[in-house]
Amino acid sequence: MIRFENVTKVYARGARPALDQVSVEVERGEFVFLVGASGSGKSTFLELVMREERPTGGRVYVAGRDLATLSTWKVPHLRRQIGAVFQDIRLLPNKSVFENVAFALQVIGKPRHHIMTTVPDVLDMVGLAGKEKRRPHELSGGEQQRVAIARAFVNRPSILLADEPTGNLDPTTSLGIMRLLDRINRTGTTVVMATHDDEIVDQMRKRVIELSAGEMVRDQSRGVYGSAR
Ligand SMILES: Nc1ncnc2c1ncn2[C@@H]1O[C@H](COP(=O)(O)OP(=O)(O)OP(=O)(O)O)[C@@H](O)[C@H]1O
Repeated sequence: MIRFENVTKVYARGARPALDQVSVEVERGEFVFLVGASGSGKSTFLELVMREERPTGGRVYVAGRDLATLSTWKVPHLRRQIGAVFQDIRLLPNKSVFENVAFALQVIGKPRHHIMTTVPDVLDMVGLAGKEKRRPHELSGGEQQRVAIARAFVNRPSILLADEPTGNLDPTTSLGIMRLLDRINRTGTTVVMATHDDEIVDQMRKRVIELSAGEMVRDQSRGVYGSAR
């Protein structure tokens, strides 16, 4: 589903690489934690998958496509297959929960009847049934993140990328969010989650890929957060 072949990313001439010769493959349906210190290259990794950034060297393949040869007009099609969730939740503040999720379908031209049946289903799945009419400020942080996940998943993408989705949440709320991402993963969606949350990584025991100063230093199945353990 995602393949990096000797991928290097250098942002500024002369700067040290944000990613340095990274080769890794993520299979369809996997759940992967991307860990590493601040600045180790995790967000860069995710941006390359979405083709928000392009590599300086090497090749990135996503859903069978070589992103180097993907024409610009096909990038929106690629991004429809990728849901993204961030630490800063980025909801539309003046729209309701329902409208925030519906908007993701409207912008890709889905018909109204599809939206009216799909949005309630996904809100139910993320545990927000009954809260459709609320505005983001009327929700807790965990509930807001559930809206963001619903929005990312409503289009049933093959890949869900999450950049520190539990970064601002307390441990109990974070665990709820993780259970939800796990459920989404079990529907067949490939999940790649960048995180600093050691408790979550240690509890979930999924594949762990560790970056250090842009280099991949560990790839461990049923892994833990810290390499020393
Ligand atoms: N747009 C950019 N322009 C220049 N340098 C950048 C850019 N984005 C990231 N970098 C640099 O690339 C390196 C990797 O950054 P990246 O954001 O990928 O790390 P990260 O592991 O996601 O960090 P964090 O955990 O703090 O989010 C850092 O040295 C960073 O300063």
